[in-house]
Amino acid sequence: MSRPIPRPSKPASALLVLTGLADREVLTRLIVTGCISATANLISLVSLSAELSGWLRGEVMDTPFLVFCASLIVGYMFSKRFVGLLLTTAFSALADTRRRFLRHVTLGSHGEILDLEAKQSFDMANYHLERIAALMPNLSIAANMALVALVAYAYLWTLSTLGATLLLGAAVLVGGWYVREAQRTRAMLGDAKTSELRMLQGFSELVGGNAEVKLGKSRRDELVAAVEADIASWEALKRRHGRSLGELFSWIATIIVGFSAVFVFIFPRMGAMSIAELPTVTSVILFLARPLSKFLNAVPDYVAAEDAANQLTALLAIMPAAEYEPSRLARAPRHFDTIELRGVNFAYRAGMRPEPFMIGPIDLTIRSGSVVGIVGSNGSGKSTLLRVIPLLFRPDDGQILIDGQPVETDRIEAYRDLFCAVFQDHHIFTRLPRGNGFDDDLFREMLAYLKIDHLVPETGDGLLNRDLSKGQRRRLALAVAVAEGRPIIILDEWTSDQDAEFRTRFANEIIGKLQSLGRTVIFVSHDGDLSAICDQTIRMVGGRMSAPEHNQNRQAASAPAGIDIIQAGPGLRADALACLQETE
Ligand SMILES: Nc1ncnc2c1ncn2[C@@H]1O[C@H](COP(=O)(O)OP(=O)(O)OP(=O)(O)O)[C@@H](O)[C@H]1O
Repeated sequence: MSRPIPRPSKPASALLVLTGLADREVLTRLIVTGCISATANLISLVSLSAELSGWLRGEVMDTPFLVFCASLIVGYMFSKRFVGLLLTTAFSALADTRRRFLRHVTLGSHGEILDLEAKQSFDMANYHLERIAALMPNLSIAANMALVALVAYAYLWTLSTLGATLLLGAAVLVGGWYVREAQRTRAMLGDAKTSELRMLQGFSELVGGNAEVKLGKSRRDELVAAVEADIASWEALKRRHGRSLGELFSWIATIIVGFSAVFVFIFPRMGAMSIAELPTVTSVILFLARPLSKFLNAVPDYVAAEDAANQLTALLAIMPAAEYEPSRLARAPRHFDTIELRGVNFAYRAGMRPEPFMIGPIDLTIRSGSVVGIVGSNGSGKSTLLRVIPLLFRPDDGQILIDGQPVETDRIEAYRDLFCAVFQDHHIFTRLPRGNGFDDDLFREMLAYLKIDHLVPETGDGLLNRDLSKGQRRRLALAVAVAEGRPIIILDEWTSDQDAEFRTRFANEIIGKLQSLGRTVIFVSHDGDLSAICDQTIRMVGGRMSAPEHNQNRQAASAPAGIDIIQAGPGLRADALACLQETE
């Protein structure tokens, strides 16, 4: 008989889970530490109020001053430990979430990362995480205060059952009201956040498209009006939220003072409490006021943190799973003669377009040391193919083989390590990839060859995208790619931002230089006839490729097939080298 599958229970609080506080062991330690701190606080209160009532009765009590001092010190130490434990647990768990982002970004599928980037999901996730981190100190103090209030309340119960019952009634009343208000303000905060996000989006359009916005008044007016509307709605909601919170806190303060007055003025007259008991009970109530108000003040913060935790949990759920486990990677082959694409199809996932674009079937053989040119009109799928070849986009059908062996998931990282690329939207990193096998001499040589050596600091580090022109950026990216020493270089419309000199040099010299360094070159171009510089030319039309055009004459001039990668790339990364050598 099959047993029913237990349904996963939804955790009561996303915040507790995200901050690592749902862990039973941590919770137990927190409760024990908190209770010791609260009890020590209570002992100092009891000794203080006993001494006080003794003085009022004209008796000097024999309350040991040492007990008071010792409990005060113990209370201080355990409060500190409680808050410290809560914060260190929460911040470590939040840092682990950041490490999780890192893992998703590095090991998740490239396509999914691009989708998330387009939706700014990583920015949003970091934003929510930062909100939680900012609220944690207040919340941890409030949690400690809640325990102190709880123990003090238990003491009040022993002093005046009527008073404690009345206080409980008042707390339930205020608490209910508070929860209702918190729910209302939560909705308000949600609306304010939506306006805030729209406003941030508007700002980034105004900054990102600043040149266009400055030139076009009507577009600027439209964008500015939209941002202004969001600022106004954010302002109105925040003000309403602030006002209702202010009202609530004033009411709570009034209720606490009014409640103390009932004890002082009414109870002794009713005979519900003796004059002798009055100072003790009043001091407990006054003592309770501080932790209670601290606790209540933190409720909106808790609501905001819980909201951020829910949003962050939802974003974590859509983060891409790891494509492979790095520790289980098999080794790549030492040499490659050919890379083959057999019956490869790839389709983008459904997005805004009614029909997602697809390429394929692609059948293609790339020989080591050869030059492959890809041509075609805009939107024909050239750049998509350039990302499929190194398996950045993984085919839906078909296979990619290296020397006749399919590249399975466990070899994907080593396979990708054969490639470096200058894509159209390439990124200039602020640091050079100096880790393994980066050839500094070749880098400087390439910079001089590409006429940008005077623009790049000796260290090569610290450049940002804006420090160079578009064409110079592409030249720098090419110099870095060559110095990295990987055997295959992918170039996507490298000449599109180049001047006449470099357009000519690309065809006449640069491709030849890369080949003389033993590199296989795969490039996309819109420039006319590539037959003179390519061993094979592929034409893309609406995602399909025409039969490759081979240039036999050129083939004879190119580097021999089956070139040894280790000789081919002067600065081949040491880790790839190690992988490659091991499988020899
Ligand atoms: N991330 C994406 N999600 C969905 N569709 C995409 C994505 N990127 C590109 N496409 C679609 O794929 C098609 C091919 O794009 P691709 O960039 O490969 O064309 P291309 O031949 O390189 O064009 P161009 O010469 O303009 O650079 C386009 O119609 C585009 O809309």
